[in-house]
Parts: sequence; structure tokens; C-alpha cells
Amino acid sequence: MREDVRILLVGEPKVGKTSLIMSLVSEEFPEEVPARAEEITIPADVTPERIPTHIIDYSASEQTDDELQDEINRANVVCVVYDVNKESTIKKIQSKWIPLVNGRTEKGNRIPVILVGNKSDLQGASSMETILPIMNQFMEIETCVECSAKNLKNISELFFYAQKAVLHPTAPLYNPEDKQLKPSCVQALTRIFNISDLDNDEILNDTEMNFFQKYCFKNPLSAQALEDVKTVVWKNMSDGIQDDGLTLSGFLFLNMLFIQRGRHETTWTVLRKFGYDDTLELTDDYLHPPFTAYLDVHRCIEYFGYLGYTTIMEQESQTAAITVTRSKKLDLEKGQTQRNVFLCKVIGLKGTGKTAFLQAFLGRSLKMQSEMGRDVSDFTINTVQVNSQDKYLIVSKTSDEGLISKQQ
Ligand SMILES: Nc1nc2c(ncn2[C@@H]2O[C@H](COP(=O)(O)OP(=O)(O)OP(=O)(O)O)[C@@H](O)[C@H]2O)c(=O)[nH]1
Repeated sequence: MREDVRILLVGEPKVGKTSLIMSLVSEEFPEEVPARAEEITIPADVTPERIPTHIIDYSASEQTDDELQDEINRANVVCVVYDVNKESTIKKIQSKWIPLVNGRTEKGNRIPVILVGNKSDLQGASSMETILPIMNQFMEIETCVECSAKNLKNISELFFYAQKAVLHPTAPLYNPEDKQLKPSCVQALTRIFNISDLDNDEILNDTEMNFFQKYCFKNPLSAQALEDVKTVVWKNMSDGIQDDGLTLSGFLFLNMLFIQRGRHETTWTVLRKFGYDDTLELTDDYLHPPFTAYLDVHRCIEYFGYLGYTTIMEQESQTAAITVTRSKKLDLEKGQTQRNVFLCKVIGLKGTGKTAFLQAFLGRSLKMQSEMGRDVSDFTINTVQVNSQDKYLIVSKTSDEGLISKQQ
């Protein structure tokens, strides 16, 4: 998650940008306002998403075009403010403001935009009819909100939507042009579905759905809520429910529904719980919790990450799967060990029978080995009984000529 959020307000002169900011801060409408409000920072503990938020005003009478462009480049989200009663300020959204904010940006990197229709207290009719075609034309517009700095309507909502557009962005999840989840989002959600499908029957039954729910949101769903979820899916998708459980298509549909209804934070909470960052890559912290050891523990921990070890075993990180024992030297001194896994290296010149030896450790006779071909691993592992306890022995072969000649 990011450390702070920068919200920039732009729009035609006198639409009420400064008044909106001052109304938010003082919770009353300021009769007199300066041309431009000072930058304000809202501390984390009073914002709904608990993240410090900076709000920046713009005024054409105080700033040059270069200064404006500079502020646009620094912003995480831009609120384009218009006056709901002035058609000319709405026209400028398309002809001036959106091109200025995102005209030179690549499709994938566009800054999210919120349209803000101010002065709704003076309003004759809603501006929504004029605004909807603009929203359909520019995919970076996250949402539109009508508000009034004068009677304090929807002011905190407007800043909340702006914050949400940065923290739970639509762009990585959903393509509004074809109204589909993006492939990387489908891939991530499929992995999450498979991890949550504990019995691997490709259906999330009630127990598995509640396991998933508890893992992501701390609380299980009530029996009624579970039924309601299944009913919504079943009504919209014939193959979304099977044997009274949720199929993968049903699970994907449910997430698409959250997104289409503006509840991206639900899908983002799920994705983040399962280790994804803002670009839907698994985070380094998730895949590689701090740990070092011999053999390829690094990769082993990575596999545990992909396979959802932390979720299934209800652990903080994959390192819980690994036990660190005391040093080998100490074991040898004391003549005893807590280890269950031992590594044994088999060395010998080429052709001395190392591979056959390793395979024989798995109980494979020479005849079986000749049927299998030569394409076998340089490692084998099996259990051995020591003092009537099962221990694991990893046998690895090396034909490193240098090493062997030194030891000959
Ligand atoms: N009725 C009504 N008037 C408002 C509202 N918001 C702002 N105004 C008035 O609109 C005028 C312009 O407000 P500002 O906040 O200065 O507008 P601005 O967009 O910051 O203007 P510039 O600094 O020129 O870019 C002022 O007279 C405000 O009192 C509102 O919600 N309702």
C-alpha cells in the first residue's frame, strides 16, 4: 500500500474549488475565500482509509500553466470540478481538463479522475445526463459526484471517492470497454479460488466459502448471507453454482459484480490478503519472507507462497513450515540431534554407478531404471528408520571432477 495520497482539484474559474476544500476543513461554508487554498494535509487517523492525504487547490489567477502541469504530474488523483448549472464548465471537461491531465499519458498509466459537480444547492435539473456520455468516453473517470460546498452536501464523500480511486484502483482489475475482468486479475483470482478449494473438487462449498471469508475479512458469513450470495450468482449465471457450491466462474462473476457496483475495495482486500501488490504481482515480502538456509530454501518458500501455504495452514508466513535446528557441530559434540532431515552427498567418478545408487534408494531395481531412461534427478529422498523413528535422507550425487580429484 502507498504511503500517502495527493488529491488535486482543477476546473474552470469560480466553480468553487477553494470553497470545497475550505468547507471540508472547517465544516462550514466560507463566505469569503482566497483565490487559492494553501495545501492541506489530513492526518491518517481522520481519513476513512487511514492514510495521510494532501489536498491541493489550483487557481488560474495565481498559477502558470507550467506550475499546473507540475502539480498534475505529482497528483495521484485529479478532481475535475464543474458548476452543475453552467454548461460551459461541463464542456471544458472534455475539451480542456481531461486532455491536460492525461493527454500525454500511456493508456495503462492514466491518472484516475473524479468528476465533481459543485453548487448542487442552486440546481435546476441533475447534470448526470450530460455527464454520463463523458464518463463513457474517458475510461480514467472513476466516478462522478454532485455536491454543494454551500450546504455541505457530499463533501466528505467526494474526498473519500478520490482517496479510494488511488488506493483501490479499477484499472488493474477491470476493463470498462469490454466490461470484463482483466486477464491478470482472472489469473490471480483463479489461484485464490484454487487455494480456497481445500478438497480440490473445483467447487467452494459452505465450509470453504467461510474459510475464505474468515481469512480475508476476519468474520464468517451468516447462513443467510451465504444463501444470498449463492442466489445472486445462480440468478445471473447458470454455471456459477453447482452442487450447492460456488464454481470458479461463479467466483469470478461475484468479483466482477463488486467492481461494477463500485466496491473494488472488497476485491482488493482479497487480492492483498493473498499477497498481491497494486500491479497484481505477488509481493516480494509474501514470496520471500526473510530466511536463509542450504539447498534451495528460497525457491521452496516461493512454491509454498504460490500454493497458499499461509492461508491453508493459517500461518503468518511460509517460514512457519521450516524448523531451524542447532548447528551440526553442536550435534556432533553432544552425539545427538533434533534433525529429521539429513543431506548425504554421493561422490564418485563418471560411470561408477551414482545414479543407480540414488535410484536404488527409492527401491528401483536396475531393470526398472533401464525402463525409465536416463532422465532422472540428481537428488532422491526417502525415509529411513533410526531408533524406530522416521528420518528423511536426501541423497544427492556430484561428479564435480575438481572436488573428486581433491578427495581421491
Ligand atoms: N451557491 C453556491 N455557491 C458556491 C458554492 N461553492 C462556491 N460558491 C461560490 O462560488 C464563487 C467561487 O468560489 P471559489 O471557491 O472561489 O471558486 P474557485 O473554483 O476556487 O475559483 P478560482 O480560484 O477562480 O479558480 C464564490 O462566490 C463562492 O462563494 C456552492 O456550493 N454553492
